[in-house]
Amino acid sequence: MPEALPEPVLTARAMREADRRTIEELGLPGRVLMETAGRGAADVAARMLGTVAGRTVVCLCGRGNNGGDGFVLARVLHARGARVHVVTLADVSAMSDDAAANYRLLEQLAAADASGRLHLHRLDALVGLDHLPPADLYVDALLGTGLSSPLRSPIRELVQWLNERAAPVLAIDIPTGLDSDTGEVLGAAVAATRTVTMGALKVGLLLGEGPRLCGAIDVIEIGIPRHVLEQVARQPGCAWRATDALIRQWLPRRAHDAHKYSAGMALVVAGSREFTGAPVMAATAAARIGAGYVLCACPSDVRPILATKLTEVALLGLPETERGGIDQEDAFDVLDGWLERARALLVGPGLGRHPDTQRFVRALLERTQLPTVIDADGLNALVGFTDLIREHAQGRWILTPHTGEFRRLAGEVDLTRRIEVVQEYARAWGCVLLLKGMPSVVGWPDGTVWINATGNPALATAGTGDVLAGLCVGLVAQGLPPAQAAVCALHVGGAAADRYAAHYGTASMMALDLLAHLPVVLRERFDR
Ligand SMILES: NC(=O)C1=CN([C@@H]2O[C@H](COP(=O)(O)OP(=O)(O)OC[C@H]3O[C@@H](n4cnc5c(N)ncnc54)[C@H](O)[C@@H]3O)[C@@H](O)[C@H]2O)[C@@H](O)CC1
Ligand SMILES: Nc1ncnc2c1ncn2[C@@H]1O[C@H](COP(=O)(O)OP(=O)(O)O)[C@@H](O)[C@H]1O
Ligand SMILES: [K+]
Repeated sequence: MPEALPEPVLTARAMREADRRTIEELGLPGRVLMETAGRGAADVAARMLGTVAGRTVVCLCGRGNNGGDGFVLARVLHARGARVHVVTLADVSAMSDDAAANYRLLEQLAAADASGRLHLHRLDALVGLDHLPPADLYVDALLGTGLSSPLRSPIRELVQWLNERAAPVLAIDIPTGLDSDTGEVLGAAVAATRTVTMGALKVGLLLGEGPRLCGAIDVIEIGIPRHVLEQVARQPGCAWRATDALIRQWLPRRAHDAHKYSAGMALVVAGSREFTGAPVMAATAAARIGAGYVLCACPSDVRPILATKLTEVALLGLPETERGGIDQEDAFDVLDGWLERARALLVGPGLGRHPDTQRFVRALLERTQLPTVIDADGLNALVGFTDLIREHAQGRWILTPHTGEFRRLAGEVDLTRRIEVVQEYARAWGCVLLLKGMPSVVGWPDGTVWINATGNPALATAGTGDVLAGLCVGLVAQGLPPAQAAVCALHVGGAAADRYAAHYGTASMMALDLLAHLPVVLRERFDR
């Protein structure tokens, strides 16, 4: 089976280092990289146009190498018959060497070409924009990874002008004004129909405003070797994105001679008087993703309620203190045998925050060696006890906080640097840290970080976190290491949400709908 490869997601610094090493160590000239980048971008532009001959393209080009990519694209589309208007803000003397060389090529062409299909416009401030003909496609080659501060004039006004055009916009490498490391808008930013990015995905395309501003993304392979990309991807702030092929490779397969125990037993400790839905969603998700035997342990007086809602999931009642929390010692009498037989544990959904219950949760986590998913009120029981994570996680735990739960655990953190933050805490706590959000991000204890590739706003509905926790424990119960289980659960859960949204939109989904769509998604997309 060919080794499926994850996609590197790089910071501007890592990308520049990859460029530099390819040019200086491998000896591939920057000019060749730019030619390849520009030609790749021209192919994307041609696909957007449908036909090229006779169509009008307006290219806005900056003075750096992003502009250089734009000059190459302009030359290629002109060669294929388009009517091309190239707009520059800087004099050629202020351009980078590779950009200037490509600009001079265009000057030669414009002088030699009698067809009148190539026009170079040197823009002073914004005078002259109105003389441009309406275009079938606009190309944003103003700024790329070189953006270093909020947009200055006249680029800022040019971006606003561009956003008022009716025709589609193709952004080169990254929409101008978008910070390629954080996805923040620096002053103003291009709202692109499509973004063609060079060499590898940039972090800023996937975080913050990136998904909204970059439209569909094409990654152009421009000659930077995979091993160089993999090496620079180890720099802080960089991440990976899973592909369907990789997830297909990781997902467990049910053995032909499986029985319900060998297919993996998941023990879910969840539920309380206040929350009788969370355990249902979590336990059902564990069974639906393929665990052979799911057991749900809940406070005794909740058990009759869950029994009416769960059929395939077996139930265990946990004794309670007279104060209403779970009684630690008596609970272990009930649980110990099952903790020996289960292959994975999930603690938290809907457990509530009763002090007795929180003491029980901490004791349980110290007591078991099982790979464990800790979600919701399981996480709340660890607030102020993060030393317990450091001592016991040992790479066997998956923590699945949303932003609020994470802030309660870790204190005030700057989540505009969510990649670095997740990297830092996963490493410090020695656990798999799945920080939910848009997008969700998974940190491994070794510092590897994953950005989720699937999912959509349909997931913004109560209970999807419980389902996600159930998917995690269901995969671990089938033998998948916690690190891969967290990435797979996110990818597959998001894929189910994507299939739902494709059929029914993003407003009507409820958490259990995810599980209704999971079997088809497992079959169609993941060959299970
Ligand atoms: N080495 C190469 O030949 C390659 C370069 N590539 C392209 O080159 C780009 C990076 O090129 P550069 O490093 O030259 O940087 P850019 O072309 O992104 O822009 C840098 C220029 O913009 C100016 N600038 C920065 N912040 C500004 C602001 N807030 N307002 C106005 N002007 C601002 C800077 O003074 C600098 O001169 C990538 O995005 C990519 O498109 C890729 O094609 C890979 C190959
Ligand atoms: N707009 C969105 N786009 C993609 N995923 C989202 C969005 N909003 C929420 N999610 C996902 O939905 C889940 C919500 O989890 P959580 O907040 O714990 O919900 P609950 O606690 O109600 O189950 C997370 O996996 C989160 O990443
Ligand atoms: K750009």
